Amino acid sequence: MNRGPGFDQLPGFGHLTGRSADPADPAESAGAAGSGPPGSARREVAAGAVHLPGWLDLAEQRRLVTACREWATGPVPIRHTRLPRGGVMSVQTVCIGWHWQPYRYTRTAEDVNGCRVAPFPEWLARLGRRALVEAYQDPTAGDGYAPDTALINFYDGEARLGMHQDKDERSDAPVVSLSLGDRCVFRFGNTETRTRPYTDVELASGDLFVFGGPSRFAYHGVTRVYPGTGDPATGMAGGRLNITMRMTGLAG
Ligand SMILES: O=C(O)CCC(=O)C(=O)O
Ligand SMILES: [Fe+2]
Repeated sequence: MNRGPGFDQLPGFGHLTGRSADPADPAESAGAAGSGPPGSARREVAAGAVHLPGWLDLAEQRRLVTACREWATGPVPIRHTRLPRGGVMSVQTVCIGWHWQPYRYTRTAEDVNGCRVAPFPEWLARLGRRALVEAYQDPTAGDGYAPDTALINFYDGEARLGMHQDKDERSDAPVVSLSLGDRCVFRFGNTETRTRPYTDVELASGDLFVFGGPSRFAYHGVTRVYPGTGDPATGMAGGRLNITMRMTGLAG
């Protein structure tokens, strides 16, 4: 059925390295986020598109990896999404809150196993609000932000994500993106075309990238992943995870 293996079977992501992490609640973590590693700095890549390197501390990263591993097992398992014209995405994806399949959101995953996806947890919504406050350096930026879906993508060393817009949401609220594991090249473009002008941004484990406002519907993609560049202390021995939280604007 072209369904990808669960994360447990993926090389490098099958086991937590070191001691196992606590139950997932990064929002409750005491660690001070936002400072990033020495030399890193907040960067506004385009109007409304902000990169905060090293935003998540190691404990938060470990907890998110643990949560992603659980979501990958079900009730709807992670899989390579099938495209309407017969192609299969190289990335593997699992969704929470709402299930995305090209090109709509539903509560149940009719293209996988018909089950309802796992709920979107409140701790993740809180993390999303904190992300907006810190990315936009505005204490009110998270007010009213109620993300209700997240797409969790797993990239092996060969996986790529072509230039696309996140436009199946009926809301123009920002997208909050968190990266874990191997580094990648994230290409952030413009709202008009899949091509130039764009900016290539290297995203590393713990990085936050927010795109909202004039950049909310900009084309973006992942052009390459650098295998073996993640820190096994995150709990990932290989591969890259990306979590994008969104507001669908859907009811029900
Ligand atoms: O993996 C990433 O950094 C981007 C993911 C993305 O664009 C998506 O899931 O729509
Ligand atoms: Fe996207």
